[in-house]
Amino acid sequence: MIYTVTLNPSVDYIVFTDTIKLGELNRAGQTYKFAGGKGINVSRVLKSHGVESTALGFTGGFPGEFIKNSLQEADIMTDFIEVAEDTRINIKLKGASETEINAPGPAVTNEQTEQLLEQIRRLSPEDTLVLAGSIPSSMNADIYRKIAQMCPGKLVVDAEKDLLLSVLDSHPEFIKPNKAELEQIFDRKLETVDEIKDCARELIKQGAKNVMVSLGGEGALFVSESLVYKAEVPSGKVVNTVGSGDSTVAGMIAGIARGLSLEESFKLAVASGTATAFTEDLATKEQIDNVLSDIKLTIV
Ligand SMILES: Nc1ncnc2c1ncn2[C@@H]1O[C@H](COP(=O)(O)OP(=O)(O)O)[C@@H](O)[C@H]1O
Ligand SMILES: O=P(O)(O)OC[C@H]1O[C@](O)(COP(=O)(O)O)[C@@H](O)[C@@H]1O
Repeated sequence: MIYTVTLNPSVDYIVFTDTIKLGELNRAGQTYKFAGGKGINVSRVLKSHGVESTALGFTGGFPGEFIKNSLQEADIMTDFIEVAEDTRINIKLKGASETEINAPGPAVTNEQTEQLLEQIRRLSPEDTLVLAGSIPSSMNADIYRKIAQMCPGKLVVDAEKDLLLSVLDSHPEFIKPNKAELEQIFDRKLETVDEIKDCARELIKQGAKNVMVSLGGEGALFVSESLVYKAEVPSGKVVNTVGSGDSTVAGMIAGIARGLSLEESFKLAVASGTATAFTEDLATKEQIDNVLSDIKLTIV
């Protein structure tokens, strides 16, 4: 079984508006509410690929209920731990550019954390664990390291700087920083493919088995110890990139789960990310299939 862990889920409130003027009344056009948070998005896109997973993490209050109901409607298994405070609501403003405001998240007690660790202890070597997203500010920063060390099966991680670095010695199958996150880790601007590749290889030296670097509209790189694939994406109308990175992670896992080659899995990963960027919500299987043949891979 694939388990996704979202320690800090969110309801994503997507607001489309023509203009945003700070300090003034703005009227929204279309608005959407989606169950979000990185692991939850991975579970949702895995489902579109026909791959089952169970979503774990903490949910609370009415946004927590919304998330549980949304996942139940999508026929996705969940085993969330209830917390007293509300799950966060993250604001995604879609004007001429995309602006995001991600909230810190609810308090999680030591007892609730222990309950989650108990769930991780029950995993088997055949299971895959996807650890993704930020942690609520009340949680100890070593939680990712703890979970990673307990994980008996395959591990996939998508998180920022210190959380990501803390799991490398548990040898994740792959990690997925975006370019900005890689720049933050190495504290420098990365201009060329070679520079990105070198940084990815450094993370491999530190323990990651593979590194997938997503580059937004520039596509993505898949870096292993012995090869580097670069994917180029088609141009299209970008509607909402929220969840694109999570869709990329899900596509890769779905490809591996379906027994596809590394190359085909990476293609599916990038198609999943791109198809999500081109739609309001996360991409459907049909939308992913529509862009798949337009993803161009080269060995660099
Ligand atoms: N403007 C875009 N045009 C086409 N594809 C995009 C665009 N933005 C994102 N994507 C797709 O989504 C993937 C993940 O996007 P990225 O922004 O790098 O990740 P994250 O959401 O983690 O920051 C990219 O590798 C690409 O496939
Ligand atoms: O846990 P974080 O880092 O605050 O990120 C949470 C946000 O990221 C998302 O998972 C989207 O992530 P990506 O755009 O990177 O795929 C949203 O659903 C959510 O609001």
